[in-house]
Amino acid sequence: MNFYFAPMEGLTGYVYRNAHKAYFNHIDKYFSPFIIANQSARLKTKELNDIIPENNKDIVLVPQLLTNNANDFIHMTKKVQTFGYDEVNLNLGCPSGTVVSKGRGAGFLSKPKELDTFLEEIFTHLSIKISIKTRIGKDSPHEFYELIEIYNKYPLEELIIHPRIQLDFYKNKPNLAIFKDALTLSKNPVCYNGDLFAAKEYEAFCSDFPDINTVMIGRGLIYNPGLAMGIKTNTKLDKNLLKDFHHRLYEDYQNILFGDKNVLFKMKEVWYYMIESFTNHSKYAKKIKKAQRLTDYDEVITSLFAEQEISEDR
Ligand SMILES: Cc1cc2nc3c(=O)[nH]c(=O)nc-3n(C[C@H](O)[C@H](O)[C@H](O)COP(=O)(O)O)c2cc1C
Repeated sequence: MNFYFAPMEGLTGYVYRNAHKAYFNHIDKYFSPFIIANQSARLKTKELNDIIPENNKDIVLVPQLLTNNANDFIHMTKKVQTFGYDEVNLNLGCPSGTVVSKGRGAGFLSKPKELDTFLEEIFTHLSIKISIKTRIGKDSPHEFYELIEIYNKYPLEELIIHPRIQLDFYKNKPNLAIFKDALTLSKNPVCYNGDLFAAKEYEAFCSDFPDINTVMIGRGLIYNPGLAMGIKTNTKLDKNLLKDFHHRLYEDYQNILFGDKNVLFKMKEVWYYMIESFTNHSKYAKKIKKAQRLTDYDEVITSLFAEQEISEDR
């Protein structure tokens, strides 16, 4: 099985990816959080830092672009190619209101004709590998049957399917019935993404879809950064390894961010998920959330690692 680390805005930037790669490895491809492709093909400092090769040494990274404008996609892709990348990913899944209202991300799915023209344009003008990360529709899962016919017209590097509609955001369950049809209908290689939170869910998914050879995992890897490693090596998450990973991440954020507040903001986002990997975690979760200074934070993290264990299901 190939394991891809899903792009997660605010969480899986280069600092996180480097720490993850150093301690857990076993990820075949990381995807960058989306970059908005604009007319000038100019990257914001944050976006540039996220994808420049010196910040992604030894990491297989696919930059992800968000736009519904073919020229902007083409210009930004050419810019990204100058850094040596040979694949870009198109975001057709972002459900956020501000993105969807501009007809981007999952919003683009409700304009199949425009989407087709967009793909025609980009495949005509670019020679790089292009993969797509898509939801199955904007308002209804049945939109997928028209979408797959469009995707089938183009030689995608991969079609990554998160089988929810935009309206679901991250609620409800992934629609595995539509995903099953997608596997039969797609002429392009398919990667599955959605709700693989622990080895148990992964195993159930594999027994339902034995032919799948690539999965993308997002939240499951933030809950347990060792999820892919654990599945591949049949091991449980090791508390000391998690501690080392945490300390590296924390230190790296302190080195690049200014002030306690910014560092804490980043660490709290990670802990929102990662705390679930510990036994009796509620009181620690509350203290982490409340921490205003690094000293408060250090205190709760020290006691968490000293007093609690990794939960049974990790
Ligand atoms: C906080 C957050 C940020 C996300 N950012 C992105 C993004 O930048 N690009 C993208 O394609 N998907 C993004 N996603 C969606 C994830 O990549 C993934 O498709 C989704 O979480 C479902 O997979 P999972 O169940 O394994 O987490 C984001 C999801 C979350 C929760």
